Amino acid sequence: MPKPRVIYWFRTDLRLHDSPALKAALDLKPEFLYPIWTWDPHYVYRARVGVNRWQYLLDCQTDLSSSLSKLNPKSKLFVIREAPQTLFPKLFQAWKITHLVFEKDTDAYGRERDESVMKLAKDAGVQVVVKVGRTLYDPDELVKQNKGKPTMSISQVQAAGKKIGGIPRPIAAPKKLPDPGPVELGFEQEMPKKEPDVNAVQRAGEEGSYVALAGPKGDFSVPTMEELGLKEATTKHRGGETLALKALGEIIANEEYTATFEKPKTAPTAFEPQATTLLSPHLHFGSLSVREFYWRVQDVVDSYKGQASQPPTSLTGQLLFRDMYFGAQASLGYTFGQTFNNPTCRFIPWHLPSSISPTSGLATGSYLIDNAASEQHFQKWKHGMTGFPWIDALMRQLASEGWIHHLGRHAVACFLTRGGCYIDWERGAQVFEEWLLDHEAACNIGNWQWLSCTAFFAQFYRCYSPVAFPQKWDKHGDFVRRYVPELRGFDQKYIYEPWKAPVADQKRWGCRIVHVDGVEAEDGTYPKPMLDFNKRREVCLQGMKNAYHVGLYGNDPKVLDGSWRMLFDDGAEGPTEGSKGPPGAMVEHEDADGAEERHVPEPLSPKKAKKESAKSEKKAGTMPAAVKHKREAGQGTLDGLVTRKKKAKKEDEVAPNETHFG
Ligand SMILES: Cc1cc2nc3c(=O)[nH]c(=O)nc-3n(C[C@H](O)[C@H](O)[C@H](O)COP(=O)(O)OP(=O)(O)OC[C@H]3O[C@@H](n4cnc5c(N)ncnc54)[C@H](O)[C@@H]3O)c2cc1C
Repeated sequence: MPKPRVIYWFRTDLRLHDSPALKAALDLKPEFLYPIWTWDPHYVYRARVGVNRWQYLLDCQTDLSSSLSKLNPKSKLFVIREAPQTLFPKLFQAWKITHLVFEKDTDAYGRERDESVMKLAKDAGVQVVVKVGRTLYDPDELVKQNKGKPTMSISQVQAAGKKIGGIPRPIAAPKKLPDPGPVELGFEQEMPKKEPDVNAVQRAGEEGSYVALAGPKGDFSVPTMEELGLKEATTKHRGGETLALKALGEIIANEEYTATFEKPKTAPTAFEPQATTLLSPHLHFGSLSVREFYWRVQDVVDSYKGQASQPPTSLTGQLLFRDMYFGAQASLGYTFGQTFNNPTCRFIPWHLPSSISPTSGLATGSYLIDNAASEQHFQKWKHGMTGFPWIDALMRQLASEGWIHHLGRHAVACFLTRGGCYIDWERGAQVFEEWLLDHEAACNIGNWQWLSCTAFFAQFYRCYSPVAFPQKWDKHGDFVRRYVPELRGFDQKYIYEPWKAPVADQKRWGCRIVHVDGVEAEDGTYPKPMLDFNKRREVCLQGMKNAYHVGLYGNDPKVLDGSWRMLFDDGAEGPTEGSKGPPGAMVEHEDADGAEERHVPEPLSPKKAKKESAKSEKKAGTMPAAVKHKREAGQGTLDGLVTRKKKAKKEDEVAPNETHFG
């Protein structure tokens, strides 16, 4: 019997340690082992990837390639520049492949891609081996053990996990590697479709991903940023398995920190060093195994003499949150990433709603500008020019470094959605998708739903103040001074509210607080706040109460056919927040034929939706829905809402451990 010729396809697992899939490939005792990476146009043109994440990916690939070569000087990471869906049939033939091995990917696109590659392999008589290694539990197994439902809470993950069994211990990295076989390709490269290209903004030069199958030098090497035409990265955070294991080692060496870690007690304002592990980008690229992380921490906890922290606030608890979002995504696929047709996501008539394709029923990536002021708010939020130093510092940290602390993410996400701008969470998730180093579709989408109180979390009356919240952690405002250097000279009394500083002091401290129209301010100035936060908080709160009362979920027929609008606008007093302006994108979707083509999951019955809404309102301590919904004069209009005297509960009253560990 000829020995197997194996392709090991690296994707979400840029490491050698604890890789069940790599072990499975080596267990085949191959004659040849080809470690490859396919340069997939989906990520080059269709998924939003900022320069910092590109750099991080190249770091991981370079480090991995050098580790492979250390085990076998003839081996390395062979980067092949073509879409996997067109490349594999040719590659199977050219290299006489018998087996294809890879780590399981449950992301919506990853699943679709792998299904087509597995079919191509079957047609070519190539055996496929797939192993779980990206999460603590197989997300599909989690769903299965959660009665076939998405995992929406940590306790569901824990219960389903118990049924699955223990989390396996990590596997050691291999000590040697088989040779790769001959690497002649001898076939034509199929060029990908470049349009639409959402990443054009990331490039300064000519995009050179597909100059040749084996790269410009024909040696399958990892591309450089210049070769890809990308602008220079700005982050100080660098990727690769070597750095990941070093960082984990340093964390584990600090026994007290590891064993007593409590997420709500970590400061979002800490930088250099940050207060949490910053291992998320390593987990995203698989340069760190999540089981390695879990067990190294658990071993410290088990041997710790003092009082160790417990999930959900402990370090292992954080990893369970990660699995929870993977379980939610695995069950819903693409629909998880949007409100439209999503049975677990509450429908809120946000501003700037996503456009939906009438044929696929999926968000197109563009959105409807239903309100010019909201678009202005969104741009100012994105570019760190809101006039609220705490929000701006965080958004600038995100843009330049690609990482912000979890509670910082809470603050900016709450501000954009239910606690300030009333803008669709999908807009914020897109910005995070572009800029985060650790962008993980499941975690990003899930956390945005959590923060916007559309799924996972419902206490919408708890809202973050951009002034009081950071003050608790950083009175002097060092974090703001670092990321909003215009305000460096301000007295700490005004650091979170610079517009309140006397003009003479502003001049003395070298920065005037002025009205700024766009997203750029003149030197020596910083914007006035773009909105009255206290008023907007009240507007948002009323909008949320109303939406919760109406109680629609994304898959409600009224959301699908656009008639939701009737429920948010009673005609007599005018529309409520979020339902003004021209018909939203979701209304444009209304199309009977398209609806028939789509698979529409069972919507919640009106009775169940009402019960759910009443339950969350009871929890939230709001008025009974029937009373609340009765419109008092002017209550339905924006102005009416603003002038109502009822005071919103202030965010700074939130006990951190009640809400922040998510
Ligand atoms: C709006 C929003 C968007 C987010 N987007 C992402 C994302 O795209 N990718 C991502 O990995 N995390 C995301 N998170 C979750 C969380 O903020 C980051 O995982 C965390 O801040 C990463 O820093 P760390 O590695 O220091 O975390 P630590 O506190 O040290 O936690 C250890 C690990 O646990 C996991 N983890 C911790 N908190 C969460 C959480 N709430 N959800 C899921 N996993 C968690 C991460 O893998 C993290 O590396 C998001 C949170 C919010 C509020």
